[in-house]
Amino acid sequence: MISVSDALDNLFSLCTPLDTERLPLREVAGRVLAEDAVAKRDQPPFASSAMDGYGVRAEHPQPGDRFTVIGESAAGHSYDGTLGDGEAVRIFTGAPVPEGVTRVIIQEDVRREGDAITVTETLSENRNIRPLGGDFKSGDRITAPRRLSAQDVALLAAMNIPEVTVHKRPTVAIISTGDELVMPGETPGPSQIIASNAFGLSAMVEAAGGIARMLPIAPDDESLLRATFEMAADADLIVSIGGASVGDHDLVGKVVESLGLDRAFYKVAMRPGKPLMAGRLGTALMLGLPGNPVSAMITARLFMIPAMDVLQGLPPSPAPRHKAVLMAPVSANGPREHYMRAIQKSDGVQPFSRQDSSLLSILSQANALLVRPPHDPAREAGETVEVIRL
Ligand SMILES: Nc1nc2c(c(=O)[nH]1)N[C@H]1C(S)=C(S)[C@@H](COP(=O)(O)OP(=O)(O)OC[C@H]3O[C@@H](n4cnc5c(N)ncnc54)[C@H](O)[C@@H]3O)O[C@H]1N2
Ligand code: MOO
Repeated sequence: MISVSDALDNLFSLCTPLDTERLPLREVAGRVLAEDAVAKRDQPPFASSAMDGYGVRAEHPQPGDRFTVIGESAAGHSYDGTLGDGEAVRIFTGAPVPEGVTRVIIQEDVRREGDAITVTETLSENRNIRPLGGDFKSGDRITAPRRLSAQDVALLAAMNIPEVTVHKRPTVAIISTGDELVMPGETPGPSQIIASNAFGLSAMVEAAGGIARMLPIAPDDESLLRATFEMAADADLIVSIGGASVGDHDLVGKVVESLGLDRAFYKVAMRPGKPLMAGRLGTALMLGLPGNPVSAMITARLFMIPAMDVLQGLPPSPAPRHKAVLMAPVSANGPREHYMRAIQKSDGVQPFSRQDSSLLSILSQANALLVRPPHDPAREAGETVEVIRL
């Protein structure tokens, strides 16, 4: 059995970033930027007012000082003259600050009578002027690779960049295997259950920037399973569920081998998820996930998502871990790395008492995986442990 980190390294070595495409801004949220985006302008493009009030020419205006209002500068409409001593312009938030203005006094701090204003309050140190280029300057960069957030898209738009180069979305073919499976909404026979895993995995794939292609359920029949894998051949990543273990009806390994799988590993020292398999199948990457629902979801979180990130051009990186305080004692761990379903709150992390890998109801309540290294000794409440957020 291979360790989780060696298995991940093997998987990463099989992943090559997908091609790139240029897309308009409206379509790039969640995509991975493939080339640096370069600002085409300064922001703000002029010194601008941070408040509604009066722009004046005076270093330290005091209560009682008077100014004559000679014009107006509004957002989109600048005042083109230059201010002299004792003069003011009516100015609004975002408006260009005219030549000669040294500060903006907020309107709450003055009294206006006709064309005259009088300072009524002791003013703060703040000049209420945003400098030209104070947010970003022409030539500033958003560097690739980077998964673009909503905030990034707003910044790109402000930089006047209407389209960017991003990596293509990986197509992920998802194959459920097993005679016992029917689709949600169908009427299962007496020994049948619902094929839940493909739905959980599709949701994960879409959330991670991929395109999920759910294939028909493959029964426990070699030639039908082979035909299903052949249907998936043009995907970037083929993910099968179930049939990965040692039972008489566990046919995935045999079938992918007959199709020419270049196997990277089979069986990982982790719990759940031991019978995990990975390799190259033609032009596609292949991950054979175990069938137990929690095992499938956790191996997808730990292997499929990082692999999809690399396909999208991000650097190889395992699921991020964080420190947390253990809130209840846990017994010693065995030889496999254990990913315990847990709830993490502000004061610490608490694993569920039931950890069977068939329990989707527990996984659904969990918001974290408590990671127990192989042979980790028993731990007391109050000790520091590592968690992966779900
Ligand atoms: N003698 C041994 N038996 C088992 C071992 C072992 O080492 N020796 N490993 C166990 C572990 S660990 C796991 S995990 C399971 C994984 O087995 P498979 O990958 O072959 O999965 P299946 O047998 O096909 O299914 C297991 C379980 O999951 C249900 N299932 C399968 N697909 C789906 C789906 N798409 N949606 C919902 N549920 C699904 C299936 O009905 C079974 O109940 O093997 C252990 N056995
Ligand atoms: O490792 Mo299996 O994945 O425990 O249920």
